[in-house]
Amino acid sequence: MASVYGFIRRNWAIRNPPVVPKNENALKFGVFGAANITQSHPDVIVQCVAARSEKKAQEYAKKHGIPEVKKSYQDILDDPSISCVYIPLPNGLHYEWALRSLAAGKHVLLEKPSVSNATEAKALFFSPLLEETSDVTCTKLVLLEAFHFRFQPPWRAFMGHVDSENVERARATLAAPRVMFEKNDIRFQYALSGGCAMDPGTYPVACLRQVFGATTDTEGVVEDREPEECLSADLKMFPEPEGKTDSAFEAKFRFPGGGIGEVRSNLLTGMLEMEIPRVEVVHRPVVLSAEEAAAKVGGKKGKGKGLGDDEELVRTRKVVIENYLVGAVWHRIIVEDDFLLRKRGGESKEPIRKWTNKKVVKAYTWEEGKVEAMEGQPGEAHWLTYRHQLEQFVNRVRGTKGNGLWIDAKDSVNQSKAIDMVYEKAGVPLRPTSEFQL
Ligand SMILES: NC(=O)C1=CN([C@@H]2O[C@H](COP(=O)(O)OP(=O)(O)OC[C@H]3O[C@@H](n4cnc5c(N)ncnc54)[C@H](OP(=O)(O)O)[C@@H]3O)[C@@H](O)[C@H]2O)C=CC1
Ligand SMILES: O=C1OC[C@@H](O)[C@H](O)[C@H]1O
Repeated sequence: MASVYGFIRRNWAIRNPPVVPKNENALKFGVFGAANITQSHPDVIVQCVAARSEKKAQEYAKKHGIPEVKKSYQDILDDPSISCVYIPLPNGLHYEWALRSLAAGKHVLLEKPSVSNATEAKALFFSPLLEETSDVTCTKLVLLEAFHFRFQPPWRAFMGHVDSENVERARATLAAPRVMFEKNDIRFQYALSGGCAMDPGTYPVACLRQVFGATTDTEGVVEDREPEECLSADLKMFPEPEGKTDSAFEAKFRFPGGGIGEVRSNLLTGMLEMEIPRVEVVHRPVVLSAEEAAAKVGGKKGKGKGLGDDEELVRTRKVVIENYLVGAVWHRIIVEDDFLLRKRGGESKEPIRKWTNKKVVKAYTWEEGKVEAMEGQPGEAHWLTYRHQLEQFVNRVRGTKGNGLWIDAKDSVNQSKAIDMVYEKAGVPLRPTSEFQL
């Protein structure tokens, strides 16, 4: 019952977020196009918007309480009081407008996927413009690919149960409902860098990269376990004239150490076929250390008989997260450990005892999810992924420490490379590279 009450209370607050008083000198954001952005950060004011149609921009500004309407995207960039821009344009325009924005000295929150392909990603994320400083905030320019789901407690709690080095196989999915899109949606257009692998499909690919230990989120990157090869890519294509655009796909990657990751995504899912965004991770059997084993079977310090000198405890873990995309609405993390107590000496030895422990974890807040090193970090149960992401974006822009979660240049370039691998394997052209030059 308590969880039903929690669900209602949280979702009510998500739909009716508290109005937060703004800080003096809050960062002023400009938005390109009539898109949604959360206004719930005390240090963020959405100051202006521009759309191709001024009328549309006026209506949008009125609806969202945005004080100014600019005549064009460029007018936003020409306003020296604007320090940050949010770019939710079609994918094919991200490269140009992100570069223009950085050149105008703005910090950039850039919608996913960052750009059309890895060539653009390298040029953008390693642009010398990122060495420049904002005149308003006096901090180095910030560019973030808006993979919002990675900033929320449920994702981090899930990752806390994943042992990247020992992942044997993983499967990630995201289905987008067909009813969400108009007939000529930007996602269906090759010229705008549309496609399933460029839209909902970017998420499960990003999930797999995280699970297998690709570029880490936290400061002090440890190791990059990026996909080595795309083993298979089955794409379903739109009919002509959009025959180069995928409407659904399934792909399989091999990661360092031989782990296999599979993704499945569909842009045109019927309502009856809809499924919850999900990641499932199966680990290799791992022999636990003496301390870890003692925590399970007792021993000198714990209850129970303990581990004999000639025994070892093997754990095979499966972890699942359901609704990794917007966990604040609802999510579930299932951790299932199969234990095998056996004589030392490996698989050939007879099992002494076998059992399974299963638990369901919730992480609406850092504390509830017991997310390591995050206790006391800002966050409310009703904060959407976007709000968590904005928190860290603002920290970077302000030059304040934050909780360490981030998506850096190398990470975004590698994400683009992984998407390119899918198209290359399928024998489909990569999304077109922009001809824009500053
Ligand atoms: N983080 C998230 O949860 C989500 C992220 N996205 C990402 O945001 C981006 C935009 O997606 P979405 O908001 O659904 O797209 P929409 O088609 O709803 O919006 C695209 C925006 O770009 C402007 N635009 C500028 N040039 C063009 C053009 N040539 N054709 C079409 N539109 C143009 C539009 O017009 P105007 O200037 O007239 O306003 C509009 O505001 C994508 O990169 C997508 O992947 C999308 C949905 C959710
Ligand atoms: O970012 C997104 O999130 C959800 C998807 O269904 C959508 O197509 C995409 O743009």
